[in-house]
Amino acid sequence: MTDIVWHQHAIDQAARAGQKGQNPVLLWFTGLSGAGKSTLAGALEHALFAAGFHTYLLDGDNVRHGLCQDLGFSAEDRDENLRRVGEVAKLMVDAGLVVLSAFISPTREERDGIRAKFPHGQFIEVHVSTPIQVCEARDPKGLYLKARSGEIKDFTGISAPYEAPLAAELTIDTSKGDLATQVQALLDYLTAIQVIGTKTEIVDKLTALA
Ligand SMILES: Nc1ncnc2c1ncn2[C@@H]1O[C@H](COP(=O)(O)OS(=O)(=O)O)[C@@H](OP(=O)(O)O)[C@H]1O
Ligand SMILES: Nc1ncnc2c1ncn2[C@@H]1O[C@H](COP(=O)(O)OP(=O)(O)O)[C@@H](O)[C@H]1O
Repeated sequence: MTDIVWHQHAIDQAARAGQKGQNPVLLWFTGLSGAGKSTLAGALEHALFAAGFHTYLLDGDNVRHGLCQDLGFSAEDRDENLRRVGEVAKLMVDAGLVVLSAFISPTREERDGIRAKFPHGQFIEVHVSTPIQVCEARDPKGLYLKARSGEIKDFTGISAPYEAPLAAELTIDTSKGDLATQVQALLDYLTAIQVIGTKTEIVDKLTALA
């Protein structure tokens, strides 16, 4: 029979991250509906996952149908939506994961509140700064049309505010350049801050994928 050794101390973030061979971070994508948050965060997650990173992407699809299904789009409900997402992301980072999130997150106060939960350097704000005219022209779900007609109330950028970040770590306008170049800019940033780069084989794989 295997001896079970009982340790009094909790397993900490460094131990969990070390077991996975990575530095955990939260990449927080913010921007208007249709700006390209989900597309960019999804493409980056695929690149990281394929290279062997342990990742998780939080977005409206997996959060607003479960954890936050009781919430709508009033300012109070968005605050609560993002507070819960921030707490979940904190637990996931604590578990040693590279976490990505894609929410409009319209106010600086909400985003800065989440940033404050993390040590310096572990919260990376990515402003997806695609102009509203481009987002409205894309209108993939027809929501801007409904917002303009008044069918949807409190729509970000039309009838509810969006406060652009003042000092995001990265700013990407998806109306310029292509997706591969934008993902490469994110990978370059992660390399520069040493989230990527502890294992040369991972760097080689990412270079091959780019
Ligand atoms: N009133 C209103 N305003 C803005 N967006 C609305 C609204 N109603 C529904 N939707 C759809 O919900 C998505 C935004 O949800 P989020 O959880 O990202 O928003 S928030 O951070 O809590 O503001 C957003 O998804 P994305 O288009 O992917 O950003 C919309 O499709
Ligand atoms: N990097 C990109 N380059 C060009 N078009 C993009 C890019 N990302 C997204 N799009 C277009 O914008 C639309 C909205 O993208 P999406 O990722 O769903 O935005 P968000 O999650 O911010 O609402 C997509 O359907 C696609 O047509």
